[in-house]
Amino acid sequence: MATLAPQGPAAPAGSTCLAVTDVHHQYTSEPVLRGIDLAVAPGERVALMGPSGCGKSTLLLVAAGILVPTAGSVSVCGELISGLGSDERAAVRRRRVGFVFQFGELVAELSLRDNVALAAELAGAPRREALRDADGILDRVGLLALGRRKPGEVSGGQAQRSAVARALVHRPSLVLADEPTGALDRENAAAVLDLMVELVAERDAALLVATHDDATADRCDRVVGIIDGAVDR
Ligand SMILES: Nc1ncnc2c1ncn2[C@@H]1O[C@H](COP(=O)(O)OP(=O)(O)OP(=O)(O)O)[C@@H](O)[C@H]1O
Repeated sequence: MATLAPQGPAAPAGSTCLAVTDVHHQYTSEPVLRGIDLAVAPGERVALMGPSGCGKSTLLLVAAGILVPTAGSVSVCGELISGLGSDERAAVRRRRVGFVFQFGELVAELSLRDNVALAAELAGAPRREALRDADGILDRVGLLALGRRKPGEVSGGQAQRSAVARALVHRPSLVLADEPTGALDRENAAAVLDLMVELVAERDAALLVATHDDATADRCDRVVGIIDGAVDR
């Protein structure tokens, strides 16, 4: 467990950027999430930690509206997404949420620039503005010169920096990250973590990050432990 970030599942006072209330989920007959309550305040950084298979990725997918929980509710920026259909959930997600996956999950056929611009366009920016914003954030993560390359033509660290740029380009209120440095060596992991935390702070986003890495948890305001699909109290 991290040493610097305080522990605790308690919901912070004030408005919430993400509110997960009594969420249950199961893919099969086996319960995976068992009554999760979690609130993340605007601008707050929260680390989700717990053993492999405890449900961290599932909780992030539920928070993003990619999965609909079997029971319970999820609100993002005050919008109750768990009650919406898939198109409406996608619309909220594209506007409000950025997602960093462990293995980047960039679109292989598109250049880094187009990957990043696509996220801005899906959030509503016209093409010209999306490209301008993509160039701006690629410059910020040190990749402007490589913008025309495809994900398969750059290093793992560069691809993950692009994935961070893609998650932040549209200035989301909430960034969800699933072991964003888990596939990188120590040096690249530190660089990606620094960029992600800096960009999240610069853009006043909240961050919910699933991690096994103490260095990541130490950059958060609070750690929420998950054990066997429930918050560790
Ligand atoms: N699509 C799926 N279908 C069936 N079971 C699944 C599916 N996805 C995940 N699970 C199961 O749900 C449980 C929780 O998985 P999840 O990926 O959320 O855990 P995790 O805490 O993120 O693990 P890790 O730290 O290893 O990434 C596991 O038992 C897993 O096998």
